[in-house]
Amino acid sequence: MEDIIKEILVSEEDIEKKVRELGKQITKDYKDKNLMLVGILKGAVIFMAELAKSIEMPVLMDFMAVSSYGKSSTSTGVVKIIKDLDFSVEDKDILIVEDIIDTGLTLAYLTDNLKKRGARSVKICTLLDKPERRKVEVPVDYRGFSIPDDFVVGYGLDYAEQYRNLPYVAALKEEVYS
Ligand SMILES: O=P(O)(O)OC[C@H]1O[C@H](OP(=O)(O)OP(=O)(O)O)[C@H](O)[C@@H]1O
Ligand code: HPA
Repeated sequence: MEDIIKEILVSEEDIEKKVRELGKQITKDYKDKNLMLVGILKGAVIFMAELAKSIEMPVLMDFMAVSSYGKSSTSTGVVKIIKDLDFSVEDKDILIVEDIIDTGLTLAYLTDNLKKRGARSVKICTLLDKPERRKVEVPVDYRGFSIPDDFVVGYGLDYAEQYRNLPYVAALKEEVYS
């Protein structure tokens, strides 16, 4: 595995600590609300599972899948729903859970889409943020870590569907994806 990794950007220990902090904050902020976590497949699965365990109140959990980057490491800007929610968002306080915000195109579309369907509120929680890559502004309500503009894998994030199961976040060597 080491042969493809340039550098570990966020250690397993730092992620675990941050996830617990985020869970505590979300528990406080959503005390009297009707919280529904919406995880964006597939990248958010590991973060969503760990985050949900740190939220000390009842939550609904649902998932969406949207069009992806495929094997390329750059965004096309096209967002299409491939798998929709099972639950209605009406009168729910939605917290979208993402592994990473890059251009912001996915979340700009999803936030707007869920608001139009009648969600009471829509907020965003992302493990990673790459602010240098932003094309559209999106309000990030809960952020784990800001990272530089490196292609990263691990903790849910893939390169060509591999490396999602690494317990840390690492930058890939450029020769792997260029
Ligand atoms: O801010 P953006 O530029 O829109 O990029 C962020 C999106 O890209 C990644 O998903 P990806 O399409 O790689 O799918 P995956 O989660 O199945 O790996 C990530 O999980 C976000 O959904
Ligand atoms: O750096 C990344 N790695 C994996 N998937 C991604 N989707 C957006 N940025 C990334």
